[in-house]
Amino acid sequence: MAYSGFLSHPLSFQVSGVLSARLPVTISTSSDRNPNSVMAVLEERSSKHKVPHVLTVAGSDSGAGAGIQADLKTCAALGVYCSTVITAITAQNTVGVQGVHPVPEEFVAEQLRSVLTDMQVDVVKTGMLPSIGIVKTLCRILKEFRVRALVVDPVMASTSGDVLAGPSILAGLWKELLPMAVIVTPNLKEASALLGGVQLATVDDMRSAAKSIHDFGPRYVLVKGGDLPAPLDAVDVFFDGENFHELRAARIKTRNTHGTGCTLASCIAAELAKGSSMLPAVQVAKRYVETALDYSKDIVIGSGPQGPFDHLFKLKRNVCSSSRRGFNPNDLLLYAITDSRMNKKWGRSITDAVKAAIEGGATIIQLREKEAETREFVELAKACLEISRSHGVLLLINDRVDVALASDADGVHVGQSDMSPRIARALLGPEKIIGVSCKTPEQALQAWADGADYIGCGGVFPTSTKANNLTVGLDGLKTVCLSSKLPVVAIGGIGVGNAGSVMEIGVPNLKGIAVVSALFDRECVSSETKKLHSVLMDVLSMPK
Ligand SMILES: Nc1ncnc2c1ncn2[C@@H]1O[C@H](COP(=O)(O)OP(=O)(O)O)[C@@H](O)[C@H]1O
Ligand SMILES: Cc1ncc(COP(=O)(O)O)c(N)n1
Ligand SMILES: [Mg+2]
Repeated sequence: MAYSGFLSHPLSFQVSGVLSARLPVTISTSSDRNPNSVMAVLEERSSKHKVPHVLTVAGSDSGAGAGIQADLKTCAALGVYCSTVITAITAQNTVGVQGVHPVPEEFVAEQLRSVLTDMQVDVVKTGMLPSIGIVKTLCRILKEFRVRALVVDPVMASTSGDVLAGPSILAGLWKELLPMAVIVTPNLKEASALLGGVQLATVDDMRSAAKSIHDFGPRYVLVKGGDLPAPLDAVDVFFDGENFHELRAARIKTRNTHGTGCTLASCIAAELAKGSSMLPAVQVAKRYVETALDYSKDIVIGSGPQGPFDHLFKLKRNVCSSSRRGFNPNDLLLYAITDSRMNKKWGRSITDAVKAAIEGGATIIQLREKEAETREFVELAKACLEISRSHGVLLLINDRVDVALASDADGVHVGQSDMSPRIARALLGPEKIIGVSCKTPEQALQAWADGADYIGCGGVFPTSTKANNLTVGLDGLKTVCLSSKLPVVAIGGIGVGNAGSVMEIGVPNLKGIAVVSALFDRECVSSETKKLHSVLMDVLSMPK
């Protein structure tokens, strides 16, 4: 029977038909309550703002590659809330498992009740269950609560071969847990253990194993082939009771595979919690593991044979990050904005232009490339970042949040009709710099409320770079500065001749000037930058 769409009618599902293929489960419905009661109001409110929620019942891995820690990272990466019931604490690293300390059954029960009586859990995912007592406790309590699905990863041993749960739990899996599961995800060794020790070495063996394990009662079975001998593809066999699907991925050559099984199962749980049906959930999970392994194949954490991988695709950014630093408002002093037309006219590449500006004293760079195709823009940004970072200068991207993300630039500068700074902040994260162009005090306040780091104010004077641009003049600049809670850089028609008059308006949060033509529509970028730099230095050294 096809099981797809079991989550597509979240309010009409039969718990006994979802959580358990075979066993009845206690149901507490809200429909038998008074619709005006506090509970009913709270339930209605929470259903409107319901966040998909996975509860993982698993062991802690001190090395944080597998277990509870992998589950938390996976759910976070997939936008699903994850609560945690810890069944055992393990002392574990990239070498192996040095110790296992099971949590007493009663305390596993207490954790389960704490979460399940308070929070609306959609999917329960199980990992390491170190004793038969814990398996039985879990099954007993699960039957008392309403959850949509149970994903069972029948963890028995770590990849290093250390025992995490002995054969004594098998009876509990066979008789109680598997019949309640919507899916069970054994690796080759676990599938073999579940079937009393049969040898599994080929994809055909995995198919027969999936069929036999299905007889224990789970709605679906996924036999994982991560341990098939290299160089075979990483093939997993999915069985829905009638049909088989082979999920095939290229085998990534890496030592960083610790936690793949936990990650795959919690990703399936997360996708189910979001409302996916089963096969698409498994496909997303498979792709997630493959992509994360590929991204993390070269990272080095620990000295043993089994490294963790990066669930959040962020760790590599900070490898060798010695040249990175945070934003300081004084960085705005001499703000150079590139212009491909001008640089082309003078026969130089953007990278040469950026290098010359930095050597002349530019304190921050913004790449403003209106004509570049996206791929070219990303490559250009990466090349310029190499130069700017080696000089300790920050580099921002004009308008294009996607290019900033792809190149890992230091931030973006957006205009009033570009992406809202609030959305840009959500995409870029807290450490990236966001600047916003503002002409009025209202816009300046809004930029601050939206989480920007600085504002650009102008055009102060008329300029050829932006046709028909409304100018604010020195008075307008002063008004905006006085009302801005953020540091300000002045822009528009500024050069060696008038930079002094701009900086002398006497407002402390005016931190610098931004220039395009005054640097790049000139024959020698570095000497123009030097001239401008010395004008600014003269102003800064004047008594206030
Ligand atoms: N080197 C690899 N390259 C690509 N996928 C892999 C690799 N190793 C494991 N996988 C995948 O990771 C998932 C977890 O499988 P596996 O490692 O067999 O489980 P476990 O961690 O429980 O032993 C499966 O989808 C498997 O195909
Ligand atoms: C606490 C704990 N749980 C599970 C695993 C399995 O790890 P893998 O996902 O690599 O099979 C582990 N090593 N430790
Ligand atoms: Mg493994």
